[in-house]
Amino acid sequence: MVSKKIAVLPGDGIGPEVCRQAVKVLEAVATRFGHRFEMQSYPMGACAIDATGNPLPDETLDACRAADAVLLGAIGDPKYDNDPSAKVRPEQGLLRLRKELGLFANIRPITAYDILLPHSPLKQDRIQGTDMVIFRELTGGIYFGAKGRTDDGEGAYDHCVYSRHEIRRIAHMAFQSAAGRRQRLTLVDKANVLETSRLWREEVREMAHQYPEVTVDYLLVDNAAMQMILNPKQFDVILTENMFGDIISDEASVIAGSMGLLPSASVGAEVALFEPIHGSYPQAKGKGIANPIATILSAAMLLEHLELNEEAALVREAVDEALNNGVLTKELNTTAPYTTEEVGNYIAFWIADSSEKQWNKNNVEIGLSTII
Ligand SMILES: NC(=O)c1ccc[n+]([C@@H]2O[C@H](COP(=O)([O-])OP(=O)(O)OC[C@H]3O[C@@H](n4cnc5c(N)ncnc54)[C@H](O)[C@@H]3O)[C@@H](O)[C@H]2O)c1
Ligand SMILES: CC(C)[C@H](C(=O)O)[C@@H](O)C(=O)O
Ligand SMILES: [Mg+2]
Repeated sequence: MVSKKIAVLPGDGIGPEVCRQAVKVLEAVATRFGHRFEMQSYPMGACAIDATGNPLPDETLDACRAADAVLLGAIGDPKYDNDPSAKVRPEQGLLRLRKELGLFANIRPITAYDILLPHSPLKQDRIQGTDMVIFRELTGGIYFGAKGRTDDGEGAYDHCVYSRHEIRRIAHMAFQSAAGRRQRLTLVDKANVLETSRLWREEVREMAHQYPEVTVDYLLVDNAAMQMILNPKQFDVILTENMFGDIISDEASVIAGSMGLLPSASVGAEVALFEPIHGSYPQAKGKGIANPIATILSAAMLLEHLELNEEAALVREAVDEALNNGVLTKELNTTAPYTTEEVGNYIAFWIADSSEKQWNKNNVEIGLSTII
């Protein structure tokens, strides 16, 4: 029996809906294994601006610092997306949180599930067997460099800066991950143009001597974007800077079949944070069509981080069960779609009592009454 404190930041748009399902799944895990997960929600993003004027209130940051792990839904609102002049923005809350917690490595695994191959617009033989992980640097680069407008108001700038230290700490993680996988590391950069990319190459090339079992490739990001679609199976571990990682991971979701499937872990010096790679998908808010699996798999990564490996494996098994039985939201099941809540209920139900396979849409309320 373990007792853990998990700070939950549901955020905006579909964030609260998908987060609710992941919390339910964690409750099912706690019930099944006799653990105690103390889960409390805090505002971050547009909802926090509405409530306090601040996208990351002190109370939220303090609660994250005091927690064993953080679970995040998504933030962002069209009100701000459509107003480039807004000075206070939901995304500032997320960026500041990453910086304050020292979350310098964002780990994004991408898997092509056999059962979902027909749902990808890409040819099945190209994507079958894809299994890669992107290590995206998360607290440096162009996201965090000096930004502003020129004095004459006619221009704007975003500086991209990286230090050797910032590169080395995430590169070590990526090398270690590659060593334990298929021993292949690809550095994605733009070294033909950017000085920061040349520093990345210099450091990674030097570090490669410490990991002789790992084969290192260097790929320019424009080519990488094409290779991702052309032959994704060639990738094992991808290491890249903040903005390139943001872009190629959304692209990679096409291989899996939906943005609603891709989880992530943000790790670093302090407490770790777990979040789907997708955003607040405002068009879907309240419609029950958002896929909660990316957030549920983020909860599985959270359990692994807490060294609750058996528990995480059961969550993954339950997700596989949902995939194999077509218990999926409408972007993946167009004929008889399930709602966000039904997918969450199915997975939680399976975890709470996987010997009981009698779940169906009608009995779920009864079956789950003990855990939701
Ligand atoms: N980490 C985060 O909180 C995060 C990440 C990305 C974007 N955002 C914010 O989200 C807002 C919307 O951005 P966007 O529309 O560019 O990206 P988005 O990820 O919210 O949605 C892009 C598309 O992906 C698909 N999608 C996303 N989540 C899905 C899910 N759970 N199930 C099924 N399909 C899903 C939909 O087709 C959607 O149109 C913006 O304000 C942006 O800043 C936040
Ligand atoms: C919302 C935005 C700041 C964020 C990012 O660019 O890092 C998002 O796209 C992500 O992938 O988590
Ligand atoms: Mg993104």
